[in-house]
Amino acid sequence: MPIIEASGLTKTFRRPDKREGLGGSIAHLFTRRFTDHVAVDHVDLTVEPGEAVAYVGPNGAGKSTTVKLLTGILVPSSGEVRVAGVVPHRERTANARQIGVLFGQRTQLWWDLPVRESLALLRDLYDVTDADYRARLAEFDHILGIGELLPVVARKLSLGQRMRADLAAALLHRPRVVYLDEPTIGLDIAVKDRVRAFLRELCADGTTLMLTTHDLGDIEDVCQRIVIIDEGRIIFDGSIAQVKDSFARQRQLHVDFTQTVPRAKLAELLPGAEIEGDARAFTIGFDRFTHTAAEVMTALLAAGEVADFRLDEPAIEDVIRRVYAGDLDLAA
Ligand SMILES: Nc1ncnc2c1ncn2[C@@H]1O[C@H](COP(=O)(O)OP(=O)(O)OP(=O)(O)O)[C@@H](O)[C@H]1O
Repeated sequence: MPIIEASGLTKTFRRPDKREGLGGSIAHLFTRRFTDHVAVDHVDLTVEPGEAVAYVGPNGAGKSTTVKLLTGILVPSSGEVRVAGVVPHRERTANARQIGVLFGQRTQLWWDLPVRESLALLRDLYDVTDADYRARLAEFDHILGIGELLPVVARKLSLGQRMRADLAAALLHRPRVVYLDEPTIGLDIAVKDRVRAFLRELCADGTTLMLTTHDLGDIEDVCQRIVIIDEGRIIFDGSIAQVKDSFARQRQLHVDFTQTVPRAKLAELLPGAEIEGDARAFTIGFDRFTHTAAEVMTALLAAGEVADFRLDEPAIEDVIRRVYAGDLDLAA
């Protein structure tokens, strides 16, 4: 049974139309005009327990608004939403017990308190038993190394330290669904890796994750599924492999021969392929719908003795960038 269910979820914001300058402001007082802006437009989304979903899209696409609707911060203009059996904006307390939220740019730690005190307050707020609290602190220390951060006042933490402490704060009550907004922003590579490994473990234990991120490493490392939103509408919902398959037809094969091979010979064997390089080293760009990698390899073996080769998979980053830029036809 899905843990997140949204159907026809829509949020419209009413924005004042103000003309420029003082005159415009005064005129607005007398004749108020507004334009409705649909930030989230009939979103249908179901997420199963234990799934890690990347929710991505360009700036202003509607990611944060969707998460605010799912967390109950905003009330939908229309449509239905249910998370772990509750309607988030109606049953706020029940909802808060089931979800954890981490906003990379903001903290939920009390700024002037040592981390330990913030966590103790959250323990009391969520009725976490002492035994569970101790066990979770030990786990967070093991994976996120937060032991050394416990006596430190939140405002004195570095960004990476704060993010680790914030993750502990968001997960202390073992929420079933965790929303993460840019969870690794500003972290160095080593800490990023730790955080991503931790998120993978959470999922393996059945926690559902929804990540809004611009960091494509987070997506590839943590998520199996990617939902792309643009102008409030979901334009793709599928596996990461599917995105690559649907939108990234171009493959590149790098090959080294043991002896010189004429480029013309390769061109003859692989009509339509883009061939760069000369003598022994070549890069062959091909459309995987025109040639399979096996066909390309067979042609290369016919051209000469292959010393080494490497097939480059399209990076999800390039694929999404091209989707945003409108270069890739989503209907294809
Ligand atoms: N409170 C609000 N009042 C009016 N318009 C809003 C409000 N919140 C968001 N919007 C508008 O709704 C649209 C979607 O915004 P949202 O913050 O959901 O985008 P986003 O995908 O999270 O973008 P970003 O990547 O920049 O955070 C934008 O056009 C934004 O200006």
